[in-house]
Amino acid sequence: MSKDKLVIFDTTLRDGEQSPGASMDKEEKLEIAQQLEKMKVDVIEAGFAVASPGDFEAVKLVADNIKDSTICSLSRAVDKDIEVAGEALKGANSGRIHTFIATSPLHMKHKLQMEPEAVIEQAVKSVRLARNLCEDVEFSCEDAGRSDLDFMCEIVEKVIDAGARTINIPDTVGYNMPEQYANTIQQLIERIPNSDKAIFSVHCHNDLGLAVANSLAAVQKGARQVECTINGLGERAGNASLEEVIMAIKTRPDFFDVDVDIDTRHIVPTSQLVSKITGFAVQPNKAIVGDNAFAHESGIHQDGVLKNRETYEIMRAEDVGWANNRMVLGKHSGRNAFKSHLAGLGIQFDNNDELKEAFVAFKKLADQKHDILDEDLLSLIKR
Ligand SMILES: CC(=O)SCCNC(=O)CCNC(=O)[C@H](O)C(C)(C)COP(=O)(O)OP(=O)(O)OC[C@H]1O[C@@H](n2cnc3c(N)ncnc32)[C@H](O)[C@@H]1OP(=O)(O)O
Ligand SMILES: CC(C)C(=O)C(=O)O
Repeated sequence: MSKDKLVIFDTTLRDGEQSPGASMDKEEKLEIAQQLEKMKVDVIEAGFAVASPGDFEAVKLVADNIKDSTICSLSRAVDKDIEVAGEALKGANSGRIHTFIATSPLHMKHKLQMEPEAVIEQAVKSVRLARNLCEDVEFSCEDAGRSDLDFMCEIVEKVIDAGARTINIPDTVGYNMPEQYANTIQQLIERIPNSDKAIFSVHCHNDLGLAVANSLAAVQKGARQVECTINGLGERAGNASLEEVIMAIKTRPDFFDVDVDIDTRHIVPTSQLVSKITGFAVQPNKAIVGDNAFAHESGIHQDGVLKNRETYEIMRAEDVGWANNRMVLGKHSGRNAFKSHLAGLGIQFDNNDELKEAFVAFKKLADQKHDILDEDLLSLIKR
């Protein structure tokens, strides 16, 4: 039986850009969008067109130039925002207006200072206006993670009737636990009478380090779009990381009944491009795209990987765009990796005693020096 498609919605250029210090100009956004298009990302949220003249130009430039992915602009549930988004997206092959309004009691009372009934009215009016400008409209219940379920059922049913075809349920402040969030998605899909007319989407923040876990738990309960960012960039502690979501789905086809169209070989180059443009370094131990994600320094692991990579690797480095996995020699390394590394440098040992002697000298050096370079090894062997 063929699996459902999971829509990958990348918001590096919108929510990712909301990381303090990560602003991008229009050429930088286009360069990243081109890389996302190569990766076959389904939807690229290029910005928030009304935010500034520069962001309007950026959304427009991306919409005019990217032809294989849907291009999206965010807008509040405000006429002007929606009209400006529609204008910026005019040149898109496939454009989407994404409009949102907060639905939690806290946000409605203190931030919007609106009664719940007025929020519903505003949402419906906004979706209708967006549909007049664009076929493809997404609606988000901001702070859904702290919203009342009955209220969300009511507003979502009405915005689907008004023409929204993607319903996004963001855990805006990263407050939810995986089981709880997945249950919300399941309940919405089961209880809303017209839920079959829309794709349910998730958008999770990482304030408690649960953005990817929450997104994946929701996919198990019927979500069919995940909003995510390269390197997990995003407001505060960031969004669900695109590379982690995708590789979880790809690595565990036995667990997930969805598949993605992504060309995973572009993941690492895209991560490096985003890091270079934003100036946000990727931590070495970051899953998939960190420098150490496919590196081994411990002797027992190196020995296992030399015999069969699957002993310590659940994915292939090459499948996500690394040239290869890496063996790093250090104080935890063993004889097998040492010998194999030196063989790669053209050095063979005549007998076991020679190997043993060189290995003892290497361990002494490794106790003193953090990074062992090939030059260190060559001078050690010479001595
Ligand atoms: C969870 C998220 O990531 S939401 C997206 C967050 N991203 C951004 O805010 C980046 C872009 N934002 C901006 O450039 C600006 O905030 C703008 C252009 C949207 C608005 O700027 P301003 O008009 O100066 O308003 P300001 O930002 O000070 O306040 C927001 C106003 O929008 C209202 N508002 C907030 N969200 C919504 C919404 N979804 N729908 C309607 N109104 C909303 C607020 O209640 C507030 O209204 P008030 O001015 O009557 O008090
Ligand atoms: C506007 C929505 C999609 C959002 O970014 C959030 O709630 O975090």
